[in-house]
Amino acid sequence: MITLKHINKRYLHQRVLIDVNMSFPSKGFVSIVGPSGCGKSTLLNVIGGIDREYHGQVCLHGQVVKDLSKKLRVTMIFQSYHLIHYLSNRHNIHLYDDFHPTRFTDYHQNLIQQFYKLPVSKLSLGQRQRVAILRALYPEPDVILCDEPTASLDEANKVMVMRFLKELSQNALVIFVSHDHKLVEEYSDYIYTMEDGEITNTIQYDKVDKAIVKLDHHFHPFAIFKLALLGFKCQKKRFLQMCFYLSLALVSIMLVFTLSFSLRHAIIDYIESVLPKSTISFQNINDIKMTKNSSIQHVFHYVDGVELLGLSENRERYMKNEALFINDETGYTNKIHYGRLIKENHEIILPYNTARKLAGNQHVEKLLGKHFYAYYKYRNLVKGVEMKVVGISQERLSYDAFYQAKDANLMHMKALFGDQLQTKLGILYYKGDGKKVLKTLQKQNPRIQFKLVGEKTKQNMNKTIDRIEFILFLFALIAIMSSCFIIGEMMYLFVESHMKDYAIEYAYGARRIQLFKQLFYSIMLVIGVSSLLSIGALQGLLVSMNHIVLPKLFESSFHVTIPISLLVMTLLGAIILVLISALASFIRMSRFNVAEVMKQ
Ligand SMILES: Nc1ncnc2c1ncn2[C@@H]1O[C@H](COP(=O)(O)OP(=O)(O)OP(=O)(O)O)[C@@H](O)[C@H]1O
Repeated sequence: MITLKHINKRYLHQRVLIDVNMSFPSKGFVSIVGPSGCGKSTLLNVIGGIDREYHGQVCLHGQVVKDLSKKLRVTMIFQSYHLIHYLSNRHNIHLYDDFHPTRFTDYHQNLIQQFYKLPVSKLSLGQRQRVAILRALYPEPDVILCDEPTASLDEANKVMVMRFLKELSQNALVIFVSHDHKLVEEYSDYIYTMEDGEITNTIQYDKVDKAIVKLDHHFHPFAIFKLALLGFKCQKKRFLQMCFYLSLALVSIMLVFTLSFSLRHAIIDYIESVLPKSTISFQNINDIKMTKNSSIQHVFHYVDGVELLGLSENRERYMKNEALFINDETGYTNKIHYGRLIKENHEIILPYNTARKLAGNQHVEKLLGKHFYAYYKYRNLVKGVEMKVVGISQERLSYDAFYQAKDANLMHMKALFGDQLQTKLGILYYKGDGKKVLKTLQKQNPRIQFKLVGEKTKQNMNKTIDRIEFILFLFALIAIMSSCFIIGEMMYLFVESHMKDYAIEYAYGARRIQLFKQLFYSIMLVIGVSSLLSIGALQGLLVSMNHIVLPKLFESSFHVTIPISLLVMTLLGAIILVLISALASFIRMSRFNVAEVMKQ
């Protein structure tokens, strides 16, 4: 038994329901009849739980319930059908399924057999009302609330609907609202009359009621996702516009990051190619013996006052134009491409780029076994020492060099200019983490000064790029913020245009949280499609940049790549920003008045 106790409702100064007291049995055909504007629809909305802004109590078997549809299966049939036009007829009928776990059998499908496949917009008024009635019947409801469902139907359809409802009232409670006294008297078991917001009669029932059935509310994530997807079906243009704006913003921000990331790497690679890799310089003024350390691969000593002038084939004398200038910071290599590793002090290995220059038109391999002269200058003396090329290594340095055996340069210089030569400065090649090796060396040799080569330059470079990146990021942020603003605005309009559909879903058991989920999925759909579009566009842009633009602008092999971590961070950032920009839509959804929206 459903009872209404002292129900009052007002719209501003107008009292629409005035101390309404009434009761309904568990089954049967109960009508509420009264003139237009007396408050019948408002009362039905209060019973159905889609209008909760009232004073008084709705009770079920004596217990106060705020929303009857949480305790019983309640469905509604409206005067203006309220079908969701982008859903198929079948989906409209089965709408209840999207928000509840129980599935029902479609007993009355034959009623819409002829127009089952037609879209809602192509149906006649009578056909629409038939679909709306089937939607209300499908979940085998306990209560069917009918708000003048026959008002816009012709006589034949009217009779068909009324007979149908009458048949249903054998097993369920049909509350039928109308201003048509004749129609109501023909079909109703009980009739309430209403005038200016007041019920003017009382009814006594003597039948036993059935017990409360506990209803199960449940999430169907995929069903709700499908609704979100279908919601865009009728708003393709708006959906594509939103995706386009967001993709544009994403591409611009990712492009900024990708370019600065690639530039940073190109610059650091260049610095590393100019400076010997993994090297620590040291100054050993007091000629102290350095403690042995397994991380040190090779030590190179500079000799005070001695300068390496170059490498020449001329054994007689040094001719500047015949000699290839060689960098003195000779390291060591074991990446042999041709030939073998060094065994003797007078043997050398040439890095590939230096070998290329010395070989001229010949193949670099032809240099193996060839003799060159390394010319050194000390004060005014220039002397050469004979070297034999035994290997060509893989290194492609941006300077010319040769690799010698450990301390071989010192031996050669002392042999050329005498033992009085002193070595204070040098560099050592290490393996492993530079900072750790530096710390250990400083600990082991406190009287020798050590410094990581190129570290300061790299740090300064990183700082400068960080600043440039920050400025670029600010510009890109403006792009993404303005896109988010547009998307927020469009999303709001999208929600606004779907308000009625959300209200219908609510009337068919969707809870607000499920509607929020639906909105969230709609936003995620926009983000998902935009992300795919932007990644595709960015990939295309980068491919054309790497293959067409950059080779023309730069001689070196500078090319841009998308770092995955950056991609993930940008997309996460976009999700957060878009969700923030859609906040207004969520607020709109949290505040919408279902009953009012249904009236529009
Ligand atoms: N959202 C609203 N804001 C202000 N007044 C409203 C609102 N909704 C309804 N009303 C007023 O409340 C009164 C009752 O409206 P209601 O729709 O319940 O009447 P009704 O009996 O169902 O009428 P009808 O048979 O024509 O549908 C009317 O005077 C109407 O103008």
